[in-house]
Amino acid sequence: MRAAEDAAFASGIAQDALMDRAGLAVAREVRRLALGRSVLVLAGGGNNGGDAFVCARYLRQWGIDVAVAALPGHTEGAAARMRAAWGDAITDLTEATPRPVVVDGLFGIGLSRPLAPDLAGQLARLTRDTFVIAIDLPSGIDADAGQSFDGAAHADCTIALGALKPAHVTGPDAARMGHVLLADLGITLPDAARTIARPVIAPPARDAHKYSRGLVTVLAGAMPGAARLAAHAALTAGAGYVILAGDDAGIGGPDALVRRPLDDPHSLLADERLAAVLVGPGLGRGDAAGRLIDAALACVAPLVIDGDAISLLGEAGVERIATRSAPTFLTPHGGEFDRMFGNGNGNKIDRTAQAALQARATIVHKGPDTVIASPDGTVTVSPHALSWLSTAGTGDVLAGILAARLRSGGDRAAAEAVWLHSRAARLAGPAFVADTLVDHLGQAIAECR
Ligand SMILES: NC(=O)C1=CN([C@@H]2O[C@H](COP(=O)(O)OP(=O)(O)OC[C@H]3O[C@@H](n4cnc5c(N)ncnc54)[C@H](OP(=O)(O)O)[C@@H]3O)[C@@H](O)[C@H]2O)[C@H](O)CC1
Ligand SMILES: [K+]
Repeated sequence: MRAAEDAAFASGIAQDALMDRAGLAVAREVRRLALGRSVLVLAGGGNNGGDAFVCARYLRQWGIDVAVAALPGHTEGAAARMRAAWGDAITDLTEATPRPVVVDGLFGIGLSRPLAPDLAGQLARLTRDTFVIAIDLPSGIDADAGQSFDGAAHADCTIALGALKPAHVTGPDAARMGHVLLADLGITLPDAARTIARPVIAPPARDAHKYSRGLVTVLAGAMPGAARLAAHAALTAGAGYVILAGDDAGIGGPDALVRRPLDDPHSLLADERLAAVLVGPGLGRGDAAGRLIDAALACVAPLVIDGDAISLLGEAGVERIATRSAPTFLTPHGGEFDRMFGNGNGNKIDRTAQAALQARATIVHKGPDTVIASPDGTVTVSPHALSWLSTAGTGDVLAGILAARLRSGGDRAAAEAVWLHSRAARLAGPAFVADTLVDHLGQAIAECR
């Protein structure tokens, strides 16, 4: 955002004009959401406060009952000019009284440390039992989602200015934003992470057959139910032919699943028609699991590695994955990700992007804020997974969908899979069994026209 702002200024956009756009965008939303109620605008000393003064000025101009409370201290530049243009009463924050609608313009992306306890207390006093609209971010949040500070504000609605920042979509503070609206400031943004959108999925070609649709082989292990679930999901998500390979995999599941023994995994995976191999769901962590992983890594088909396989491969697996010739996809949850890539610094977006480069693999880093990063540098965030998805088996379903989408989805397969999975959960929810997700995949795909 800083780079985009600098580029905008260099191209001739004046800082006051940009701040006017920001404050006006906020004021419009405040007018809409306030529904005639009186408004208290909180203004900090930086540019977030500058936006707040612009917002207050427009609200006054539109006849809305608005008061401003500011932090003591010196203000300069555009923010000082906006404060002067307000030209009306300004209460000290400590003396302000709450109003039904509070606009939080204390700090945005310039926050550099946690709020002092006194200030956090004042903010809590003024925002308790009121409708809070945050300018850019609720104050006290690290915009880069690198860390989470005590005493940060919350909002019912957050108006992100120019672009979503990492904290809007990832990390624990994403839950403090309320409803996030994005205000376009009309400035050019650099290539950056994107949020997920509904994919377009074409029906199979007229002359499609089971192999052109994609042959997927799922390797079963110690807990064959998980592999069966993944295989069922793969069948439902569009694969043409799904083989469930494993010694005791032959119980239950749809009849369309083809069962094969796993006595010779290398020759099973040598089939040139393979669109994808999936290893990991319910694999277990014994010697047999290690041998299956070896066979899977050695095969020349695109490979999805999930669950136990990620944990078993651990840190040493990164290099092994990076040297594969065919594309590899990893679907770790947070714990599995840390086991393979360590739990280093930085937000989930940066850590996942880094890991994708290291492993030369596409990584679907699961959670309430799933981050998909590809080795070509593309990053997509799926910010609002349904929390009902947090049950055993839902990850197996995702891995199966991904394996099925690889043939027709190509580079988009991971984003398609995450979207379909999340949509199926909404259609199934609340409180579903992972198996039920599979029943809603058809409807989710139908929406992808
Ligand atoms: N750049 C532009 O023209 C536009 C920016 N927009 C808006 O501006 C903010 C970012 O503004 P910025 O001035 O960079 O930062 P903030 O207003 O968020 O805060 C900076 C001031 O706050 C002080 N600070 C930081 N942390 C704390 C803290 N914990 N307690 C008290 N004070 C704090 C900081 O002082 P330092 O001591 O750290 O130097 C600054 O004084 C962005 O979010 C947008 O809202 C517009 O969108 C467009 C124009
Ligand atoms: K704010």
